[in-house]
Amino acid sequence: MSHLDDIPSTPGKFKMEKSPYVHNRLRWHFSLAKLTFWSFIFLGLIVVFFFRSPSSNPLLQDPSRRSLRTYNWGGPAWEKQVRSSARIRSRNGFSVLVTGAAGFVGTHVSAALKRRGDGVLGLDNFNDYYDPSLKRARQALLERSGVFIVEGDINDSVLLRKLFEVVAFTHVMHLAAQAGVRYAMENPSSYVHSNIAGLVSLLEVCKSANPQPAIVWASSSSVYGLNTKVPFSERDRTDQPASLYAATKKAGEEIAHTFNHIYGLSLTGLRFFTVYGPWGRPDMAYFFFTRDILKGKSIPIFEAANHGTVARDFTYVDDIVKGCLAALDTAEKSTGSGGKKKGPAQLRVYNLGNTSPVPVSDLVSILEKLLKVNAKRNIMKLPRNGDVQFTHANISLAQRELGYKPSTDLQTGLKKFVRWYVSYYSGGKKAAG
Ligand SMILES: O=C(O)[C@H]1O[C@H](OP(=O)(O)OP(=O)(O)OC[C@H]2O[C@@H](n3ccc(=O)[nH]c3=O)[C@H](O)[C@@H]2O)[C@H](O)[C@@H](O)[C@H]1O
Repeated sequence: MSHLDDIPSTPGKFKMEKSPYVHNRLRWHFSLAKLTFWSFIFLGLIVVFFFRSPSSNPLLQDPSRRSLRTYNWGGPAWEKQVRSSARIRSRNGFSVLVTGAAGFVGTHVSAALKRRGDGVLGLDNFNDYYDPSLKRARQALLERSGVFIVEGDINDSVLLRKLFEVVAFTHVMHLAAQAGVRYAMENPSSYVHSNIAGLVSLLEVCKSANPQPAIVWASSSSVYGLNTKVPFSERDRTDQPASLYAATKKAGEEIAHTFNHIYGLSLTGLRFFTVYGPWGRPDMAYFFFTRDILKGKSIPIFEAANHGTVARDFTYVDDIVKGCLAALDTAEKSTGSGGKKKGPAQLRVYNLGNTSPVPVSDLVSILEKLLKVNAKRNIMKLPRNGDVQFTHANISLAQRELGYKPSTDLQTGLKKFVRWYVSYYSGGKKAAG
């Protein structure tokens, strides 16, 4: 007989002694209440643990989703700051939204625009791809010159639409991106998130804005990939990317073409060649070589097969800034409005390099002299993780159309970088990890 058979279908039919029944029922109710109470406590603890624990919160677990965390923005005081930062203070000045403003190039470009009287509003998600305290220090620097950085992600279209509601930006300088060639193997989705989804989200908002802004954005020398014809010209093939980073930048160029074609957005892509300088990125070789040489740690120097030289067309950040400003100055207006194309619009791509590649081992020699410390060189085979052997820009197009003329050689530029590095990290800041 199953225990279910014990339960009366019509309870009244049973004649039971009163007191034990009442007593049992009370006890049963009391236990049920206790059980319910403790179940709630237990469930509550699970919920608290889930949201607090970094290892179980999917938002914190997946680094590509770090930037989806919520930010505080909005309100009259915030809007006032946005408006004031974007206010044009010179005749014929621009009102520019700079994405990635707390980044390396973003900080330099924002400061330069502000200096000449343009209105500048920054946007940055302050992710932790590298030491966020360096981004905060750059933010503090910009704040002192009147540039406000909104904290938020380019994938947040509600925020982007709000920014365009508050300010009629004439230009967007789009520098927010997931950078770094080798990190793409560690965290591929962060590249898709920022360099593809983020770009589309931004262009979607730009195309619907009225007036539509002109957009200048950072592509990369890495789009030349396995191309062996040097120097790299904008006419050369870019269909052999060697890293996912390069592939997402190349995809960006195609996406730019689409938005230009369908919506009449004015778009200029700038292929930066290994940009370096003060306030640089700690994930780049010149930066962490400096840190490790000073610490007495050995540095891995890549060489190609058969002791082949690995070289880069290192470009100083001030030269890049001049190229960015020239691209903004020569950008024609977008032709569409409210999501509708009215006529053909400008679509451009330029190399911004230095036109003089330097072997990585020479970069190390320059650093040794500047730091007055011998490096512990660890010569290694160029890993197959996205690095290419050689980059060299042909800049004649940028020279002709933007008046771009780089003027800083590696020796001079590194001297300025080292001076900044030593003063920044001796001012109580720990060397970037
Ligand atoms: O132009 C670009 O579009 C890209 O430039 C930059 O990439 P890269 O040119 O690869 O710079 P970076 O890592 O500083 O390596 C410099 C050199 O040191 C060599 N290198 C590197 C690491 C190492 O441990 N050892 C080494 O020899 C290495 O082989 C290379 O020859 C940006 O990071 C990237 O975001 C993108 O903007």
